[in-house]
Amino acid sequence: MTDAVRLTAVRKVYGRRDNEVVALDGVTTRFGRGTFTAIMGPSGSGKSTLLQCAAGLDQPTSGSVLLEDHELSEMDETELTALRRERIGFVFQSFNLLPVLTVRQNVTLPLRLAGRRPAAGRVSAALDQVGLGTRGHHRPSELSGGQQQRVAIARALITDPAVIFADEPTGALDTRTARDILALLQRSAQDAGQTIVMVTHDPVAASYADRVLFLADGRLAGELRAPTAESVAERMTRLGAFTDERPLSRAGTNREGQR
Ligand SMILES: Nc1ncnc2c1ncn2[C@@H]1O[C@H](COP(=O)(O)OP(=O)(O)OP(=O)(O)O)[C@@H](O)[C@H]1O
Repeated sequence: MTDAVRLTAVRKVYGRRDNEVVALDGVTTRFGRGTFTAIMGPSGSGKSTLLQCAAGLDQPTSGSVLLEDHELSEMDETELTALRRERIGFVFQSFNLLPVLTVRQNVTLPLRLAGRRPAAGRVSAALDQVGLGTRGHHRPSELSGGQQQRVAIARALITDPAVIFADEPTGALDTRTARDILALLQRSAQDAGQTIVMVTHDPVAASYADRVLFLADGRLAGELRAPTAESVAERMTRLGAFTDERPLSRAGTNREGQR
């Protein structure tokens, strides 16, 4: 299997001397094309930093990030901006849609920013793919949270990116809507061959992925293939992640929601 993204010995140190924080401490991993990976770990374990470095939003202190055949450390900011626009899709917890634009305009924005015109039918196909074929002329404020996240996913898919990075994509959604969004991401990987990397705190969300990578103190702390919510929650408990009440209660209330 070819890789969409490959990280080799990625190290990220924030701050200097006395207040150095080692956020990533030599992470080596790969994300194969068409795979759906969840990244989990206790708070502060380096999940966001890993996502930022893999997406070219932050520079590792050392190590290599290869996105398709682009070595990110060798690219300048202009090249990185173009690469992010063309080859990477982003989905955030807070949707990040532009309120003054219609659904269709939001979805085509990455192409327009890249100076490309959407091919005929491409936008409608992307909206159909996320189940919003009839809502193209609405504004985001006229849609539910789950529908807004579907627009964000259509926007991420529109450039046919090498990889979609999703940061807590279901964090602002109720359990049922969250499941629909996760199933949509899962189908995008399984049926359409889209590569997806998702940071989450939620074992149920992680159970939709093909593989879960665990981080602890900036290092890989194992992985699970064909995860279930129970196996993920058990691994997270062993990593000492569920010592504050929020993830524990979410894992507990969602437990019946696993596949
Ligand atoms: N800009 C920064 N400056 C200094 N330290 C930082 C910065 N960003 C992150 N860190 C530190 O790096 C470590 C890893 O942070 P990161 O946000 O990647 O963790 P995380 O696993 O995503 O956490 P959470 O689950 O709480 O969002 C933490 O100790 C954090 O305080």
